Order: sequence, then C-alpha cells, then structure tokens
Amino acid sequence: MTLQAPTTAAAPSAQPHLALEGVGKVFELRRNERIEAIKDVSFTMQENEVCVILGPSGCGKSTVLRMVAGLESPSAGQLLLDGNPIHGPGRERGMVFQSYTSFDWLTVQDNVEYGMRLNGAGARERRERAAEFIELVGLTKFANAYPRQLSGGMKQRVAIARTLANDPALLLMDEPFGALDAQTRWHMQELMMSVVESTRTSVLMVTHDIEEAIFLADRIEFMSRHPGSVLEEIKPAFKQGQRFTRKEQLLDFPEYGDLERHVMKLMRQQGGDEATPAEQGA
Ligand SMILES: Nc1ncnc2c1ncn2[C@@H]1O[C@H](COP(=O)(O)OP(=O)(O)OP(=O)(O)O)[C@@H](O)[C@H]1O
Repeated sequence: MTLQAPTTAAAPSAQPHLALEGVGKVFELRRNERIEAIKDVSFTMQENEVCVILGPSGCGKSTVLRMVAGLESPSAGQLLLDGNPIHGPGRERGMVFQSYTSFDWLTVQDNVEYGMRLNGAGARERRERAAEFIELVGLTKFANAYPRQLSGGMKQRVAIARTLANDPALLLMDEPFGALDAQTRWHMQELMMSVVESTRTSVLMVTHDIEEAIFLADRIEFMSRHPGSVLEEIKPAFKQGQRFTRKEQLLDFPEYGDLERHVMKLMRQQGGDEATPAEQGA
C-alpha cells in the first residue's frame, strides 16, 4: 500500500475569508411564537481552510450555513465574506445539499455546465471546464449518463463537480454525505479531500458525524445545544496543519482516539444524554 504524502493547510492571513460576528437568528412563527435558533455565534475562517460545524441535532448548524449562503438573514450580528457584508445569495458561494439536486432531464455533462451557462460562459469553455471537473470527481465514463442512471454517491459527485465548476470562493456543504451508505460516505470524504487540495477551495461544512469532522476539518466549530452558539473551537493539533487523503492515516496517531473521545463527550453533554458513570469519573 502506498500512503499519499499529506499536504499542508493554508497559513492564516490578516483579514479572515469569512467572519461571523455575534450572529443570532430568531424565527417568527404564527401567533407571536418565536424560536431562537442560534445565539451570539462568532467565528472566522481563512482562505483554503476546511472548517466543520459540528453539534447535536437542532443546535442550529444548518441555520448558520444557510445564513452564510444568504438564504436566511441574521436577526443580530453580521456575516462578512472577505470583509463585505453578506446580504443574500451570491455566485462566490456554492452550496451542496444532502439531497441530490441534479436536474434529472440533463446529462452529467449538461448538469455540470448548467451554472456556467447561466453565468454566460461560452460553449467551448463550458465543455472543457465541465470535463475537467467531471474527471476530478471520477465520472468521465458517465459524462453522458442521466442522474437516474447513477448511484447516490455518483449523484453527489455530480453536485460537487457542478458547484466547483462555478469557481466559488467558498464551498458550503450541508451534510453532503448524510444520505450515503457507510462505505460510499468514506470514499466520498477521501475524494473531497483530494478535490479540495487540487482546487484549493475553502470549505464550510455541516455534519453531525464526529469521525467525518475530525478527518476533514482543519478546524471544528462545536456548537452547544439549542439555541446554539460556539461552545468550543477544536483544532486537531495532532494533524500539525497537514491534510490527509486516507482515513486510516489518522488512526496512526494516538491523539486521534483522545480527540474522538473528547468530542463524543461534548456531543453527549450537549445532546442531553446523561454521562455514563465511566465518563463521570473521566
Ligand atoms: N425556517 C424555519 N422556521 C422555523 N424554525 C426553524 C426554521 N429553520 C430552523 N428552525 C429551527 O431552528 C433550530 C435549529 O435548526 P437547524 O436545522 O439549523 O439545526 P441543525 O443543528 O442543523 O439540526 P440537524 O442536525 O437535526 O439537521 C431548530 O429548533 C429548528 O426547529
């Protein structure tokens, strides 16, 4: 077995790529009812960083991501991309959802070309650029297939290629592998790391999968239970700023297990579970 050499994540620069400053969101429901989804969420991320938002169900992870995407507006605080306030959706932010969002009536090639077509790219540029990203996600043989002819993992690869082909400054992913079986999910995580490395894309991703978060993240923003705020910022220090494209590379580090246990404990506490007697003594 040949181990791929790990690569190094970007060094921080003065102005953050993305900044959330005291962001809150209250949803107004009927009959004067309100839900405070998140409260005073603050964090920053740098360019070419993979930042993962992790936390228990309902803590507001998707709400944070949707606000960065400009699909929801904040009730308090502000969100800045490269220093500019986010006031709605924009081409510089591309979103990949958990559900498959490809157009069933278009081939893989046409799906990947679709956004570029809307942005006015010429036919040749579209064709070549789409082919490049289709190759990057390993679907060249399926360029002329329709989404219904693909497996779940392949459909999600189309969504990633389509989003990246628009050259977003920030890739937003909401549980992108949540609907996949364990093995496909694992392959997709590794594929994502290779793609992010070769495209130097900045990624903000939501997951509730601890293993996935530790494998992918340069930094984890762990959110407290509802209404969520950032409880702990976790840098997997044992990675020493390196990126890995094979999951088993992490298992070589004794610190990996320690970090997984720490995050599991946070998840139990914030998820409302009582700590087991063993954990109480830990
Ligand atoms: N459009 C909406 N209208 C009203 N309430 C909402 C809306 N979107 C989210 N909420 C509420 O905000 C809170 C946070 O929801 P959100 O989906 O952001 O959490 P999450 O951490 O992503 O959850 P999960 O991990 O289960 O997907 C929940 O109480 C939810 O009911």
